[in-house]
Amino acid sequence: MTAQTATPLPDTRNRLSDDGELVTLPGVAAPARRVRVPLDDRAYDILVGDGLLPVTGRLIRETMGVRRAAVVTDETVAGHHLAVLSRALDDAGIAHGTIILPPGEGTKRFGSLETLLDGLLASGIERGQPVIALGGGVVGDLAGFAAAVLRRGTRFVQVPTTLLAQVDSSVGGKTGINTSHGKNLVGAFHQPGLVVADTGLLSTLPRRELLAGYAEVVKYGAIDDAPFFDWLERRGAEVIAGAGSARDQAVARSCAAKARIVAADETETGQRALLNLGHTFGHAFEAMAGYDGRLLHGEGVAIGMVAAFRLSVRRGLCPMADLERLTAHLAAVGLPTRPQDVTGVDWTVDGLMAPIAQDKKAREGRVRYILARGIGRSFIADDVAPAEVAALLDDILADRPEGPAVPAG
Ligand SMILES: NC(=O)c1ccc[n+]([C@@H]2O[C@H](COP(=O)([O-])OP(=O)(O)OC[C@H]3O[C@@H](n4cnc5c(N)ncnc54)[C@H](O)[C@@H]3O)[C@@H](O)[C@H]2O)c1
Ligand SMILES: O=C(O)C(=O)C[C@@H](O)[C@H](O)[C@H](O)COP(=O)(O)O
Ligand SMILES: [Zn+2]
Repeated sequence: MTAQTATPLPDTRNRLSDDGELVTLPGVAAPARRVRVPLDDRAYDILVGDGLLPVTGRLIRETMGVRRAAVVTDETVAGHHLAVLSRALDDAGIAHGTIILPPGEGTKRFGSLETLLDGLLASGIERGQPVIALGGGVVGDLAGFAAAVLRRGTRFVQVPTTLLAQVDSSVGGKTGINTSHGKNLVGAFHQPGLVVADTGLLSTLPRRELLAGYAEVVKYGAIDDAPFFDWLERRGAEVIAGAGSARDQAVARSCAAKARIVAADETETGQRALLNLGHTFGHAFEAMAGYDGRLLHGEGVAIGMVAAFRLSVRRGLCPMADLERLTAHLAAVGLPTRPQDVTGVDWTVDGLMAPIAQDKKAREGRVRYILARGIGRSFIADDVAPAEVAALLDDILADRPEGPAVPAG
């Protein structure tokens, strides 16, 4: 890997500045972007660019010095991209077996974990030989958790194949599975040793999945990066279409944002909770919808961010204009913004309050929420009462528009 010597492009209105260091990789036509996650002895690189999969074996070999690995993927991804990864590993002299799981959120459960761990143990993979997760967030979260507990901790590599996984789930080391009590309630922090995000792989991703990933991109703007949100309002259509360099820039910018927050608070004792904007509500919507494809994670996050901003507005914290701007942008690209946009689920306030009560951010029985003083001005609130949330959800489910704000206190 060598640093590119070409003069960097000047910063313009349409170019993001914090979008990774440009690097030239042998065998890859266009320069890639490199984002470092600085975590002491667990530090690693995220490589973002078109055409990285064919050289992923060499990247793993150079970074980790291994000759053996186990690939975990799902049936859909295997059909599109496994052969290229397999050849890349062969070319790099990395012997490997492959475990292929069914696709979809339903796979992130205890039964699949057991099957996967059995398969990995049967393969004889050692602690120092990486589990390679080739897929979206489901494969990444499940394989990462399996690696975390296999032989009390086995190395692992993320090769994310969805927009969501490239901008979010492959970075930061949150791994885990869902249970009947809610999302990601069993898991571990376990950092990958390398993330290789080949943005060319997104050409086979269905549009609905792309949009779901885009919701997490918007999240970074809404948390603490108003200029990025502005840029997405102008260039979001290009990010989704994969036109020009906008998508690679958005992926690298998102990874840089996440890397910065994770480096400051790896295990979510404080500020990392900001990455949960929209998730306390979103996870509840997902749990109630039943993880069966009616509501994708990113769609739940889009609806959840609107709910969090709406709660902020009614507390007198956030201008109505910012709620409207967030809602308008999500809707403009085709994301749902209300639970009613999801068909076939009988939403109830009680049905949503139960998974909310299980939220991992709770302290001393009180659930914490990520609220906002505006776009790019999110913060952690400890003083939200369950009755306030239930009233909000009641209004949302009844489609009652937001009225004048009542300041909290
Ligand atoms: N660990 C984290 O920090 C983190 C962050 C965000 C989300 N998540 C988790 O990620 C999961 C959602 O991930 P996701 O949205 O990637 O869903 P996913 O993994 O289910 O992938 C979406 C679908 O797209 C298919 N697919 C994947 N790549 C493809 C490609 N290149 N071409 C064609 N089809 C492809 C998959 O087979 C699947 O059917 C949720 O469980 C969520 O909780 C975790
Ligand atoms: O990495 C984080 O931290 C996040 O919160 C990122 C989220 O997008 C992601 O969905 C994560 O899995 C949610 O974490 P959880 O702790 O609420 O389960
Ligand atoms: Zn998420």
